[in-house]
Amino acid sequence: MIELESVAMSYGGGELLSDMTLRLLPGSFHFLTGPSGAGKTTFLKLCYGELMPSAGRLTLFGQDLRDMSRDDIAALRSRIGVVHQDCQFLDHLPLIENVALPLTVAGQAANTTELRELLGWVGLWSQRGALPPQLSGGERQRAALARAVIRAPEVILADEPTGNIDWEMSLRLLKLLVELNRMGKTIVIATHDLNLIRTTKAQVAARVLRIQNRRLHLAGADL
Ligand SMILES: Nc1ncnc2c1ncn2[C@@H]1O[C@H](COP(=O)(O)OP(=O)(O)OP(=O)(O)O)[C@@H](O)[C@H]1O
Repeated sequence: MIELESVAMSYGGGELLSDMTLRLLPGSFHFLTGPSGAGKTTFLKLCYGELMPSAGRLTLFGQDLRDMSRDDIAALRSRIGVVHQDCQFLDHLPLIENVALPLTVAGQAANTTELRELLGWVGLWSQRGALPPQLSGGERQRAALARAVIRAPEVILADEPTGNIDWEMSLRLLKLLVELNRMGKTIVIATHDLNLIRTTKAQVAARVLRIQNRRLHLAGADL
């Protein structure tokens, strides 16, 4: 699905990430860890075509990123759902419209039954009319997850989805991600939270990627 061959990334200075080789297989579950500033967000941005590698080959669903047009990359947005670190909602729109936004932007109509099911799944149907600033951190994260999956992507990339929420809410969010994985979705979660990783590993065959000293390491196995 997502394949990196000797990929490097630089923002203009020296290389932030070097020589990364990895295949993210369908249905896999990975955590991405590493010190603050190591490049986790940058790695995720590469994986959804937001950034172009400065060296190496990055293949998304069998297509080399270098050969993809803007339209091809836009089409990726339906196959890769992203939960951003800061959620990025439009504060003047109610939650339900924020969640449906990826469909609206793509010119597709939201199916009311599906929206109801989706918001029910994340436990936010009763808050569908609330504006984002009225939501708690955990509610915002669940809304962000609902928005990321509304176009039924095959891959979900989540950047510190439990960063600002308490343990109980983190577990609730994690349960949703585990459910998505059991439905066959490929999941990558950037996190600092080792307890979260330990808890998840008891539930699914999650593997841990670590970025350290510019390199990507797969804990406990060869890349
Ligand atoms: N657009 C950019 N231009 C230049 N430098 C950038 C840009 N985006 C990120 N960086 C730098 O790249 C480095 C890695 O940033 P990144 O956000 O990928 O790290 P991270 O591992 O996700 O960090 P954290 O855990 O703190 O969120 C940082 O030093 C950051 O300042």
